[in-house]
Amino acid sequence: MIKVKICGVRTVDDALKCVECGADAVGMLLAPSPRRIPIERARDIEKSLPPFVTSVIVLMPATVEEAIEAVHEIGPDAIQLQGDESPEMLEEMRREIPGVRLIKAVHVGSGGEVEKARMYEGVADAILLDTMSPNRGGSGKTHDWAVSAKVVDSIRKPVVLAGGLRPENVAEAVRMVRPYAVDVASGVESPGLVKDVELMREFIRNAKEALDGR
Ligand SMILES: O=C(O)c1ccccc1NCC(=O)[C@H](O)[C@H](O)COP(=O)(O)O
Repeated sequence: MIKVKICGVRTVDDALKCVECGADAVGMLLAPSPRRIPIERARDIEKSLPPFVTSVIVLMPATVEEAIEAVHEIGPDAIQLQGDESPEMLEEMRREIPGVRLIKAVHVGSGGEVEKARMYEGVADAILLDTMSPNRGGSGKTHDWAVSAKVVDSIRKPVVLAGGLRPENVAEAVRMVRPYAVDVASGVESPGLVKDVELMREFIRNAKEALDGR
């Protein structure tokens, strides 16, 4: 069954709401974003999660050391790399922080997405396809899902679909792209960047039931 990651979680309270609604993974922003939180808060959120819910920190590290430090301070299950990290940086992270899963974001909208995803196929545990935007994420905008579907068909790693997903469009996106997982930030928030229980329940239900009977 498709997995759901809720990203941009800013408080322990919101993290527990995600768990209650059935999220498989919770993402915390340490990269520049209105959803960015301090390291200490990310550690508290990580510690609040029960077994079998994956903690993910989202980074755009300038150096491998920056990523290693964040991992040592927070203890996440996975790192999502949302910037211009090279395959060599990911290789070094694999050596230095073994056991921490690496999710590499590839932005859709600038061309060459299949080639970019292939570049990271050997060093990332999953590829996340997000919409190209000035902030590199959290845009609330969808992209051309035909491109994402092509990436899914072209690589042998799990693909996470992100970018502008909402309760109303997630089922269609899943049916068209057939990703391993979907990821959402703004589409399940009420004003103030607070995660909304009703929107999360609807989003998770629609994502997980999208392929029923197909
Ligand atoms: O969410 C952000 O504010 C953000 C900013 C900069 C880099 C990454 C960011 N989010 C990472 C995610 O995994 C989001 O869920 C993804 O970008 C989709 O966001 P949205 O379009 O709002 O659902």
